[in-house]
Amino acid sequence: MKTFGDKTAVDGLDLTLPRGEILALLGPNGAGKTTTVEICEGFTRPDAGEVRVLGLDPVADNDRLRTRIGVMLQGGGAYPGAKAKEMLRLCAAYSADPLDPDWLMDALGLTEVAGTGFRRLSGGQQQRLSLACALVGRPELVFLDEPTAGLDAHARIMVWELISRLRADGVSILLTTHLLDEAEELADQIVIVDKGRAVAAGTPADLVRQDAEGQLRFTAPGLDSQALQSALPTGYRCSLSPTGEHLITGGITPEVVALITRFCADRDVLISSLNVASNSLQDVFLTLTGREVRA
Ligand SMILES: Nc1ncnc2c1ncn2[C@@H]1O[C@H](COP(=O)(O)OP(=O)(O)OP(=O)(O)O)[C@@H](O)[C@H]1O
Repeated sequence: MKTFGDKTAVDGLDLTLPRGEILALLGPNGAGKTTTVEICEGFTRPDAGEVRVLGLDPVADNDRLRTRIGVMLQGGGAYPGAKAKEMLRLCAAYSADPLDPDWLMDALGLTEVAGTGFRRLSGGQQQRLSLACALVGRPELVFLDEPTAGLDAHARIMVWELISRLRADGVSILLTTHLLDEAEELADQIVIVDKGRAVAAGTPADLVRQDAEGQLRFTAPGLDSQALQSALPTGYRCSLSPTGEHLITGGITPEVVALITRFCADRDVLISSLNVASNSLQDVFLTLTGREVRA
């Protein structure tokens, strides 16, 4: 738990990150994600509760922890005046077995700006260099607070590939993001946080299934929508869109799909298109955290 004045930023959040996995914290602005990450990094002291990171207390054992974790620092960290590659080499010098800085610069598309000073890099380049610095020491656990915020699509894919590769190498990663596709693409486990609490947790597939009221859309010219509604089991709704598409909502099972195609076949109506869509992670997220924009 962590409060700032009368504001409770983190309120009884229980997180477990198994070794070698990626845990993504998703949540609206002000949900408490950064505060949580800073508590795990040892930058912020919790008011109550117990935190163990790699078996260590992030505050009391900070010196021991620091050599084993990777943290993305803002503003160039300790070397804001250094050139890009020099800065990465300085960070690598802290590790007994660092990654090859040239390889890392290349993997993050930074080779061309190797000789440019940190302050002269673009925002996206600075962001990628901070990521490189967090990773170069081959940490066991990496904290990435919105690692792709502000990056263009190409750079984002590079970062995703690098994160996937780290995971394959056994690195554990705690990630915060606002990008639902990023969480869906990368995370083994997602925790949706709102007002400092976990409101849902699970694999991306679990979260989408938890709220699994599916939809089936199909086009069948001439079909009587009301007659179909009466043929469907209770709990299903059938409606006809202005474009002539039939929309069925409810738990879309293979039996329901078969019932609908049978219903059409019995009336000699040919279905010209049929599509089953499950809820997206975005639907689940917005349902759980509300649709209004937070301050
Ligand atoms: N140092 C601080 N002093 C006062 N209030 C703070 C401080 N740090 C965070 N807060 C408050 O705690 C709450 C949680 O903030 P936090 O930065 O952890 O949210 P977040 O989920 O990371 O948000 P965002 O997605 O906008 O980055 C917010 O209401 C914020 O205003």
